[in-house]
Amino acid sequence: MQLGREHWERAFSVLERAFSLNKACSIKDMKNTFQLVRNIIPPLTTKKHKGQDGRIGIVGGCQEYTGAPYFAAISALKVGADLSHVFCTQEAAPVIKSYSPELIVHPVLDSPDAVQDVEKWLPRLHALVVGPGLGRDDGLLRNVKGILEASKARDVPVVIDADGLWLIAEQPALIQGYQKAVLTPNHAEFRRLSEAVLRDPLDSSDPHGAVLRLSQALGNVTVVRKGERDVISDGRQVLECSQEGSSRRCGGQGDLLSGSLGVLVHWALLAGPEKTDGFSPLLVAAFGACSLTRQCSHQAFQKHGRSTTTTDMVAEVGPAFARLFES
Ligand SMILES: NC(=O)C1=CN([C@@H]2O[C@H](COP(=O)(O)OP(=O)(O)OC[C@H]3O[C@@H](n4cnc5c(N)ncnc54)[C@H](OP(=O)(O)O)[C@@H]3O)[C@@H](O)[C@H]2O)[C@@H](O)CC1
Ligand SMILES: Nc1ncnc2c1ncn2[C@@H]1O[C@H](COP(=O)(O)OP(=O)(O)OP(=O)(O)O)[C@@H](O)[C@H]1O
Ligand SMILES: [Mg+2]
Repeated sequence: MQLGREHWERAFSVLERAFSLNKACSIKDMKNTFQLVRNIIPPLTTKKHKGQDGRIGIVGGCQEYTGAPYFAAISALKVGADLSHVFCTQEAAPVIKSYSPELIVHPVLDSPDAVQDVEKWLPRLHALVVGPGLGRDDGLLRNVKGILEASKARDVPVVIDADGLWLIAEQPALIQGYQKAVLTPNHAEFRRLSEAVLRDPLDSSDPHGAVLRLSQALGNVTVVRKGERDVISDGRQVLECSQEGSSRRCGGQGDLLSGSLGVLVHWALLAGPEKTDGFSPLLVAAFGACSLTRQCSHQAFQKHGRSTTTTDMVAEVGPAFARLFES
C-alpha cells in the first residue's frame, strides 16, 4: 500500500544536523530516511542458510521479570532474525521457555561461570541486547559487566536497555566510546543516565540537545530517548521519530523496541554506510526500530483499543514491517 504525504509528514517531523538550528525536513527527506531503512534489509532468498539473517542474544530475565526478555527475543525473530537466544537466571529459564518453543534459553546468568558461559556463544551471535528484565541484583550486574567487556573485546554490537542502563549509569566507562553500542533509555532511564554522565540536572527545555550531549559525552555512543517523540543521536546528527503510535502505555513496548533493534543493528552494520547515505548505520537502525514499534502500537490499538497489550503488538510486527519497509 502506498503511504500518503500526510503519513510522511507525521512520521518524520524533523531532521536536524548537529550544531545547526532546527530545520524542518522536506517530504523527500522523510521518504529517504525510510528508504535508508529499506536499504539495510537483507533480501529473502533461497540461497541463505539458517542463522545468516541474524543470531541475536538477549541478556536478561530473573525471578521477577520473565516477560521483558521474552518480548525482546520474540520480536527479534518476528522482525526476521533466524535464531534468538535468551541468557537468564536459572529460575527464569523454564518460565521463558514455556512462553515459546522458538526461543533458545540458557539458564546461566546467576551461575559462577556466567561470563564464560555467555562468552562461548559470542562468536556465533551478531548482536546482544542487554537489560530487559535483568533486575538489579549486584551479583547479576557483576556478571553482566563481564559479559559487556567480553562483547566489546569481540566487537559484538550491543543494545543496552532497562536495567542494563542502570549498570551504565553506575559505570559509564563500561560503554564509553564503544561505537557498536546503542542505548535505549525511557524517560526515567534517560534522566538517570544523563545526570550521572553529565553531572548536571537535565535541561528539559532542549530535548534534542540533551540527547546530542549525552551521546557526545559517552564518546558518540548512539542514544535513543524514547517518549512521545523518540529522539536519536550519535553525537553528530539528531533524528526524531514521531511515527503515529497509540495512547496505550502498557509495559513491554520498550522491550519490543530493543529486541527489534538488535536485528536492525546487525543488518545495518552488515549493509555499511554506503547503503545509509552518510548516516551512521546505527542511527538508521534505531530510526527503523522506533518507527516499527510505534506502528505496531498503532495497528494493535486499532484492533484492541484500551485492552491492547504488548502481545497484541508482537502480532503486528510482520504486518507493520511490511507496511513501513516493504510497500
Ligand atoms: N512484563 C515484564 O516482565 C516487564 C518487565 N519490565 C522490566 O522491569 C524492570 C524495570 O523497568 P522499568 O521501566 O519499570 O524501570 P524503572 O527504572 O524502575 O522505571 C520505572 C519508573 O520510572 C518512572 N517512569 C517511567 N517512564 C516514565 C515516563 N515516561 N514519564 C515519567 N516517569 C516515568 C515511573 O515512575 P512513577 O510513575 O512510578 O513515579 C516508574 O515507576 C526492567 O527490568 C524492565 O525490563 C519492563 O520492561 C516492562 C515489562
Ligand atoms: N507518550 C508517548 N506517546 C507515544 N508513544 C510513546 C510515548 N511514550 C513512549 N512511547 C513509545 O513507546 C515505546 C516504548 O517506550 P517506553 O518509554 O514505554 O519504553 P519503556 O518504558 O522502556 O517500556 P517497557 O515497559 O518495555 O520497559 C517507544 O516506541 C516509544 O516511542
Ligand atoms: Mg524498558
